[in-house]
Amino acid sequence: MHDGSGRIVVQGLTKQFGPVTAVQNLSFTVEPGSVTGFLGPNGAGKTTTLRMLLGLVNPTSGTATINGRPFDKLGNPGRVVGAVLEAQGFHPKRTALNHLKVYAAAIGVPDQRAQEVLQLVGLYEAANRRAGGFSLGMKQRLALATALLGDPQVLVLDEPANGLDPEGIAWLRSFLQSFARAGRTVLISSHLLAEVEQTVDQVVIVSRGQTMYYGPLETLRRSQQSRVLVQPSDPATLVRALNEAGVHQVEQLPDGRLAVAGMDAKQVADVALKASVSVYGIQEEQVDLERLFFQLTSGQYTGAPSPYGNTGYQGGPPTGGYQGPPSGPMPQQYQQQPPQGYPQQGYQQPGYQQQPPQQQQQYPPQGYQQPGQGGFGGNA
Ligand SMILES: Nc1ncnc2c1ncn2[C@@H]1O[C@H](COP(=O)(O)OP(=O)(O)OP(=O)(O)O)[C@@H](O)[C@H]1O
Repeated sequence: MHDGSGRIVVQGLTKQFGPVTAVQNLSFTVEPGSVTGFLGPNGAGKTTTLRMLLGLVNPTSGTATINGRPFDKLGNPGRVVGAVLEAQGFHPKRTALNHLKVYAAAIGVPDQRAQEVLQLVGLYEAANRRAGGFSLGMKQRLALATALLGDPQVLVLDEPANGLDPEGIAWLRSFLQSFARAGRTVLISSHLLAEVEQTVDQVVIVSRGQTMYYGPLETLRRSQQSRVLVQPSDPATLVRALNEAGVHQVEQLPDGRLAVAGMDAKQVADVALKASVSVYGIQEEQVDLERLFFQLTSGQYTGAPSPYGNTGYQGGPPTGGYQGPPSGPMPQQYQQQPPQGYPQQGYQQPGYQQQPPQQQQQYPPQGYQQPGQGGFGGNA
């Protein structure tokens, strides 16, 4: 079942629902051994793309393949790709274990595998509880367990962090990264970059069905020109002095600071000193990915006006296909807080126990059978 590469290739994918273009000429590749985040705001076309990848919706044009084949040509697809599109649809009166046994039978794996996957997702203690009483986070874990039944090479998860508390998100991150490190492929969608930033190696950012950026997160981060944020006693005089020194990319921020591109902090301080302007604070700007994500996907968010004021970002959305990240300075006003550490007792559902840390860090865990080790039989 793992004879394929595990690579996901989306090429020129388009889906038209009547007048609505849900996905427009989307192309990207997800390599095995990595976690790829598929990011975009609500309505950007993520779910439609995943549904096309999983053979649930026919593309208007273009192709989506796994192991070089469309989903419906995978033979026993449940053994190649595990997918979660929504963590619902469990029979409320069926226990977690029984639910998994039903699905195990459907794809031809032994009952014993149901217990293994419950262990894998940290739901073992809840095996005999009815799914109807599960929290959203527990349902997410049960859905993931279902996806893992066939010991798949590829995992495709739509908004898997939805409903998970910070501890659950940390657990999911650890799990997916170890899954990928075992040479498997992970594609996860989210409408929140912050939710997956610590998890993913590369991102595909979509807006209105089009690719806005596709590549490593680190490249996106590095693409941003760094700026110096300075708090001067006399901004107008400092702006003039900077202009005279040949620096014209200076932006006045709403908080009174100046954001200066093209000089380092020491050079800006020297110019201020020569112009007899006092400096009350000076620092290099940190690149704020979340802010960049909002800008890349702007136009789809229709909520309240931005509290961040004018950002100075001038790179409009690229048109069609991969255009690389936009250039342009970013302000430092929005500080994203990544989840702090890995609290081990955070999840307090009755009868529900977190796996011990060492099990969270390894995929597969001890006793877990690799394909070809007498597991569940072969697959085309
Ligand atoms: N079956 C359908 N019929 C008509 N329009 C649809 C259908 N499915 C999706 N759409 C439209 O296609 C666009 C993309 O929707 P999609 O659900 O793929 O976005 P998404 O990025 O997954 O959003 P969300 O994060 O809210 O789930 C939306 O405008 C949506 O209304």
